[in-house]
Amino acid sequence: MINRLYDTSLSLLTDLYQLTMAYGYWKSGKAEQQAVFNLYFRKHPFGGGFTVACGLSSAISYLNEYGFSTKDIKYLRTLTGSDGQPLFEEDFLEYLKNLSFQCDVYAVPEGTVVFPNEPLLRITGPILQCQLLETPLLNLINFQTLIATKAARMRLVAPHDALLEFGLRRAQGPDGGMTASRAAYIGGFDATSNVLAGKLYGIPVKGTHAHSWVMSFEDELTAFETYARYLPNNVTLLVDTYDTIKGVKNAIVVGEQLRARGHDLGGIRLDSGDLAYLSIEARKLLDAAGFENTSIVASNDLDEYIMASLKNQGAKINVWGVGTKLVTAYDQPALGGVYKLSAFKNGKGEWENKVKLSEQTIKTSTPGIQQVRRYRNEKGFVADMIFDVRNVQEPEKVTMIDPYDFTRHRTFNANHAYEDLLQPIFSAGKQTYEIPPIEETKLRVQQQLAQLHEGIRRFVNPHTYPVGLEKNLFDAKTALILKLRGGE
Ligand SMILES: Nc1ncnc2c1ncn2[C@@H]1O[C@H](COP(=O)(O)OP(=O)(O)OP(=O)(O)O)[C@@H](O)[C@H]1O
Ligand SMILES: O=P(O)(O)OC[C@H]1O[C@H](OP(=O)(O)OP(=O)(O)O)[C@H](O)[C@@H]1O
Ligand SMILES: O=C(O)c1cccnc1
Ligand SMILES: [Mg+2]
Repeated sequence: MINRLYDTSLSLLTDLYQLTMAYGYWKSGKAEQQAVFNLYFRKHPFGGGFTVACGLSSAISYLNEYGFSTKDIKYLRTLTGSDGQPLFEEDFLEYLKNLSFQCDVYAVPEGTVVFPNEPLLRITGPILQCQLLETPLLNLINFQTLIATKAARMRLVAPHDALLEFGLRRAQGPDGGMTASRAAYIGGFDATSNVLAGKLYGIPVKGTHAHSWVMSFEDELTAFETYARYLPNNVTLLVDTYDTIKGVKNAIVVGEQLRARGHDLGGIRLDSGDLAYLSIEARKLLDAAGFENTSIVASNDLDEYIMASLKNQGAKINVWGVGTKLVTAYDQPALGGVYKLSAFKNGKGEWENKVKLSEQTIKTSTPGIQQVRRYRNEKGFVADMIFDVRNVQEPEKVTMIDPYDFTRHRTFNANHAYEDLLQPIFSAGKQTYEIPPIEETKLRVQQQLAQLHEGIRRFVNPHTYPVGLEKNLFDAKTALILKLRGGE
């Protein structure tokens, strides 16, 4: 998408420090030493109990096009250090010019519910390549995951209603708008007002009309009649420009005219005032006039909390138009996803585990080549276990340790059903994964949410879904921390 907006390759869509480190790796002969990085987050957004993974399709497109163009190299040649001399040697620029993506990538499919500290994506390959990809992979996955999660929360509040995404005008620029429309659809919205998203992603497009339409006529009734005359099969009338109750009555007059001509009044839209009270009054008027099937659309700075409150108040809204607070993730505008080195092959060709220490033990990264095993029973998901693919206990008896409290264990045996979440996406730089159709991904979100205990889905103080470290991985991590702290 943004390729076309800026008419450039996107390999420079990274932080400068990735390139200076890449240069350093190359100079020190380490550029092609194999590394493993994991992309994960530490805390659910919005104080919630779950997160919906999204953005992998964009990451796949990005990686498929990875490579430095002649123009990219030309630009890099102009960068200088504090002495005014070029930052990068010509031979390095030549190396970049010839670079082709060679990594293995594993990732959790889009639409999967995920939890703190679990890798959403794991990349293995030459450290120089993995390093350069830190910034774009986080950029692509953090935002879409955030918006898909926000949308899923709104869907939970209104499981049987229509949800329309109206955010483009308030989105964080064109790409923010486009990716938010896609992620909102995956997260549970039914349609978008964003026509380009409709065209590019195959998302249904829907809409009503604005106040300006009404204001451009002498009176509201004429505005409604004119709209209904020209678009008789797309009539949702915005009734709050002057007086909402009078607006509903005018809409009913137009509804009757539409019926006389073999059409119907699709809906009315409320965009200000007390949406509970007004929707209840509008419903009464519409029903009394025989318009039981006419929808009541509400919009105006909605979010999942206002939607839940309106539901509690008995509001008669069956279509929700949500913009600003969805596409900007208003109450938490960023997901804090990170990308950390977890293993590095030494000169002898042996993997060495790596961790980043932290004052807070929970922030200390997890080493190894990680995979996530999700256990389930007939009621749904039970727990997730992060393990190292090279060293996992036999399924007959697997012990998982709570990283927040190592005295808490859980044991699984061969009777426990499970699936491993990280799927192969790229092998030696070649895509091996087929991106599912967007409808399948959207459905997956709802299927996944249905597997979560109700307490995990609630907004206020949700239950924490159990995520642990497999015992061998826990022991390896502990031993490495002790060694690095000099406690061995
Ligand atoms: N019954 C209700 N319960 C809780 N929140 C509501 C209810 N009705 C509307 N809201 C929300 O309250 C906020 C009202 O915003 P605001 O104070 O700007 O009023 P307004 O109706 O938009 O005013 P204006 O007529 O100036 O457009 C919106 O976020 C709206 O979604
Ligand atoms: O409120 P949001 O969730 O962002 O949904 C989109 C809003 O955009 C439109 O009006 P706009 O906000 O442009 O003008 P208005 O508030 O004056 O109606 C529309 O009428 C909605 O209110
Ligand atoms: O179609 C609508 O009603 C609409 C579209 C964008 C923003 N607000 C409303
Ligand atoms: Mg507004």
